[in-house]
Amino acid sequence: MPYEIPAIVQDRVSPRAREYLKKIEHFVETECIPADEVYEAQVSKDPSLRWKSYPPIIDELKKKARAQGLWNLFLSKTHYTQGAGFTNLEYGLMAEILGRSHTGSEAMNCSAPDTGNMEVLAKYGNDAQKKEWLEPLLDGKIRSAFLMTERYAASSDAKNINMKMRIEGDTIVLNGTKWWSSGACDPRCAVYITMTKTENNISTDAFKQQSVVIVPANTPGITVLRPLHVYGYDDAPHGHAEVRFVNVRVPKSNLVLGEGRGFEIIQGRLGPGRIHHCMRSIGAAERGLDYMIARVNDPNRRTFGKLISEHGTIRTWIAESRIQIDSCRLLVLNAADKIDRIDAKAALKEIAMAKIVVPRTVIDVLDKAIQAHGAGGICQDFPLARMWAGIRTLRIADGPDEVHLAQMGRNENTRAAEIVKRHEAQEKKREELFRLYKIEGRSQL
Ligand SMILES: Cc1cc2nc3c(=O)[nH]c(=O)nc-3n(C[C@H](O)[C@H](O)[C@H](O)COP(=O)(O)OP(=O)(O)OC[C@H]3O[C@@H](n4cnc5c(N)ncnc54)[C@H](O)[C@@H]3O)c2cc1C
Repeated sequence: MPYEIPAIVQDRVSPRAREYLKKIEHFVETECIPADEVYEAQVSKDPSLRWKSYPPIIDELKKKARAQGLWNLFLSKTHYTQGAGFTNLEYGLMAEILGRSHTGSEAMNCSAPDTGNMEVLAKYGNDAQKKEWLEPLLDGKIRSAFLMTERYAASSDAKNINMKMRIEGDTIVLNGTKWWSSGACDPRCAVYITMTKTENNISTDAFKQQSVVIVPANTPGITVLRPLHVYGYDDAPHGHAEVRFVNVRVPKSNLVLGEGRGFEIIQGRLGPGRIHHCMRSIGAAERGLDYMIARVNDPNRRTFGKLISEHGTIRTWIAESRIQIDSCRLLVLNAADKIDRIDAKAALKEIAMAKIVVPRTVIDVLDKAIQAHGAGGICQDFPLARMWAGIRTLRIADGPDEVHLAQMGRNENTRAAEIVKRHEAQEKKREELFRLYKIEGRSQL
């Protein structure tokens, strides 16, 4: 069934984006999904090569995708000039289709963390930084990592980030340990966008003590200590690295935007990226639902005299999954639309809602799909367990749910004074109406 654009955003999707959606869907369904298992099989099993090579099929996919113009679709035309010319909303629809496949995003140079890093460089980098790092990233020649989280700091509060940055003349010296640096194990990863804490000129403003520095991955003093596992998956060749910096020296010109501007940059970085994660997750949920429907209708797997799909509980799971997926999609597209119409800062609430609701909901859809497969759903014969593991991490990655909920709760709570005032005015009016119509007694609001 071809991808159906939700009715409420029909008039916000250009004819060109519609054309691309068709092309992307065709490419993902006919090239990427069949290549997913080949990719897995081509990841080297030899421990000495596992992090030194990458599956050759990805280069073939990239070549084919690029030849069809399916490249750098993510940089929205509302805020950038370097992308393929789509809005965040249009790319959101595309990201959903990419999310059906493990290789889809990378094939079209749209995978995290490169997308967020390219946004940082495009938005905040100077001309020299763009030339040196943005151009090869846009070209898909190198990959990158984003190094913020630290092993020894509770990093959901970014004020705790503690990698020491000392400026000595024209040089920046960095010391500290990062972890969960996604992509830093990949042999193609050439650059780290690194969040640091300044040692000179410390501002009294806690939000002006951090800086973002561009660090070439091959700088002396850097050691990739180990890949971390996600529920047992090492996600090779991409990986999530623990990285140690000992007296790492880079030119001062590698500072992005300026000393103490780190918060500004990371806040600008995370908005659209969260939308991309959400939409890819929805694509994974759709794939999970497809798997569930196919499995429960398998005529060879009847139980108690019926197809599994003929049991009422299973029909309910299918219906619930459809409702969950479709409602999540609307939430994310609403956030994407607000980013397009204003910017990511204005859409903070909508982005946070999507970031909280979508992974939880998609986990639930995938869990039902796994359950409907019986023991098969848990094992490597289906992509469901792996998808579940990946999406479960989104409740922590880019900031845990609790932090977003705390912020949303705090903002929502600021409405208290206005609500009380409005209620008092309504009560006053109600009392007047009671007197006018001579109604006895009064009900409490
Ligand atoms: C698969 C994966 C990929 C990742 N990729 C990257 C990457 O590429 N680059 C990078 O820099 N980081 C990355 N991360 C790290 C991620 O961003 C951090 O793990 C996250 O920000 C939380 O930081 P922390 O682990 O230090 O948790 P902590 O800060 O120690 O928090 C622990 C827990 O405390 C609770 N908590 C915290 N604050 C509050 C609050 N206000 N109210 C209630 N409870 C609270 C939450 O339950 C939270 O999970 C990745 C993580 C995963 C799992």
